[in-house]
Amino acid sequence: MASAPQDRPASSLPGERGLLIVMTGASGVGKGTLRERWLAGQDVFYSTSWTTREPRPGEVNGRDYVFVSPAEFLAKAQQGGFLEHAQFVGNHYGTPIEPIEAALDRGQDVVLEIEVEGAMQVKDRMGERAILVFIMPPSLTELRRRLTGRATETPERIEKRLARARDEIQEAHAFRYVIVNDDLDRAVGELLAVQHAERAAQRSAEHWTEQDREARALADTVRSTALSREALQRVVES
Ligand SMILES: Nc1ncnc2c1ncn2[C@@H]1O[C@H](COP(=O)(O)OP(=O)(O)OP(=O)(O)O)[C@@H](O)[C@H]1O
Ligand SMILES: Nc1nc2c(ncn2[C@@H]2O[C@H](COP(=O)(O)O)[C@@H](O)[C@H]2O)c(=O)[nH]1
Repeated sequence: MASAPQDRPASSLPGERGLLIVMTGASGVGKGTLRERWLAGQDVFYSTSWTTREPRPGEVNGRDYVFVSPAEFLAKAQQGGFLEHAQFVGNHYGTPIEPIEAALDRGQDVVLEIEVEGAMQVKDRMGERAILVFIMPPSLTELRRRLTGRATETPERIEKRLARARDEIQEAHAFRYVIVNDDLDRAVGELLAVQHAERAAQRSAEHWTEQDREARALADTVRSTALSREALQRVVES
């Protein structure tokens, strides 16, 4: 019996390069929450970013971020040490390039979780090699509720993040896939399908299994081309 596309994708075959999957979207939309569930049990390289922001209570240097001074960050940027980097509400964030190239070379899938400006830089730099997934909130009201509920930012910073979110959401069509994070389980299933379908796309379709075809069909439902301008506008105005 064919298994569901939500099954964990098989890892790459010998000689294959890993997939570079970039998850982007507004702060507070649930990228981190989705990523933990999506990647649980998978041998995937999650890129730990550098940032100049202060650690939050409970965050661990080297696990959640590499926390650095502005001078350290800018020095690495000048040396070309980032795949991408951007400023976000007063702080710098960047993706170190070396560990990513190494992981892709050994055939491991790589996942980045970054804001939209940085994701655009990855798209420009890596072209079709980068699989870009935009995570959409069900509404701005719900995004505000999530940011407030997380209680990691001051009210002033929440407003700044929401203002940025309005602009970021307008860019959704620039990315290959758009997944709405209303129901967590469904959204995780769609992420798994995208990963599975993109891996299958490295092989000729004549070698696809039933499971590959099911994953492709589900991934096609979340192509950004399937998102209407009206639906996107409804989110921005809600
Ligand atoms: N589908 C969902 N339904 C309800 N709440 C959710 C959902 N997904 C995430 N959340 C909640 O929203 C809040 C923000 O989620 P999370 O920290 O994962 O967002 P993020 O996009 O990673 O944020 P940032 O970009 O700032 O790191 C958390 O409190 C999380 O529990
Ligand atoms: N362009 C990049 N954006 C990044 C990176 N690492 C995280 N982020 C994004 O920044 C905002 C704010 O993060 P927070 O931890 O302060 O809430 C959020 O959208 C992150 O996804 C990165 O390396 N580059």
